[in-house]
Amino acid sequence: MTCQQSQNHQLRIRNLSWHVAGKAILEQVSVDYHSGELLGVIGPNGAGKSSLLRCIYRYINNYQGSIEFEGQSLQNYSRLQLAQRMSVVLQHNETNSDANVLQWISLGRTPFRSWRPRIQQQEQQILQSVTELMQLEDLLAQPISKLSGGELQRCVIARALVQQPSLLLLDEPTNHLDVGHQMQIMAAIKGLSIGSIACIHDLNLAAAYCDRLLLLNNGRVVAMGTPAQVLTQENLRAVFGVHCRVDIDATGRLSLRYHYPQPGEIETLHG
Ligand SMILES: Nc1ncnc2c1ncn2[C@@H]1O[C@H](COP(=O)(O)OP(=O)(O)OP(=O)(O)O)[C@@H](O)[C@H]1O
Repeated sequence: MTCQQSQNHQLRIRNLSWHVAGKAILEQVSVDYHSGELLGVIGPNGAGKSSLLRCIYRYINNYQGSIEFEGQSLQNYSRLQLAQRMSVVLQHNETNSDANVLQWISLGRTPFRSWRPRIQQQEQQILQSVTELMQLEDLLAQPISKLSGGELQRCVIARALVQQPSLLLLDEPTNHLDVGHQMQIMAAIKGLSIGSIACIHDLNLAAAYCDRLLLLNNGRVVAMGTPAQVLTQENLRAVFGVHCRVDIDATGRLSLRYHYPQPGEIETLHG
């Protein structure tokens, strides 16, 4: 999906601050999120990435500032209305359910459940296309509790997709995935007809798939823009304390080549 250049702001965040026990976890964060784009949220551990997502899916409510979603304040949505528009993939997923993969993924349809046959048929089609997209066809009869970490992660994303949200929020969607599945998942997310906001640690993966990046540090926005605008040597050194070369090929694709410090070099890098 390409970033729509219109002023179609699905999400408008203004001066969002969230403080806990006097500590600023998020401070004056303002973001315009365009409908349909894949926005990567990057930043070091503790930067506030998950907290930002939690405010958007209303797990955190006691923030200052405003969040507008599809033209109205987030606070005006009922839980059910929100569940019908937004779905969330969290960082840590464990399940001890007795359900098999198909049964478990179909739980994503809960906000829309109906026993009318026509709707049930539509559900079957949604489930089939999502399980194909996530390459889960061979696992559908397996107990969900017996899957590997990576297989479970693909199921978690599938369950979020069968919810057919207009906005998908993902906290580290490629956790536990091997390099091939990381690429497959990111390509699948980018290919969706809906927009997504994803916290991502792997900066090369973020550069390869995201339309825009939001770089946070200490709860504040450091930069927001295209991968080339955000992933500069200066930003990477200042925020992550790493040295790297930023290469941009003829097609405009950006890749980072890190200098991996050896014992004794760490202090020099942060100096
Ligand atoms: N409920 C809470 N109470 C107190 N402090 C919190 C709470 N939630 C988050 N924090 C703190 O806020 C900071 C940001 O946490 P957050 O999980 O948003 O960071 P993150 O950028 O997602 O980090 P990571 O990359 O490690 O997942 C951390 O210092 C964390 O300890």
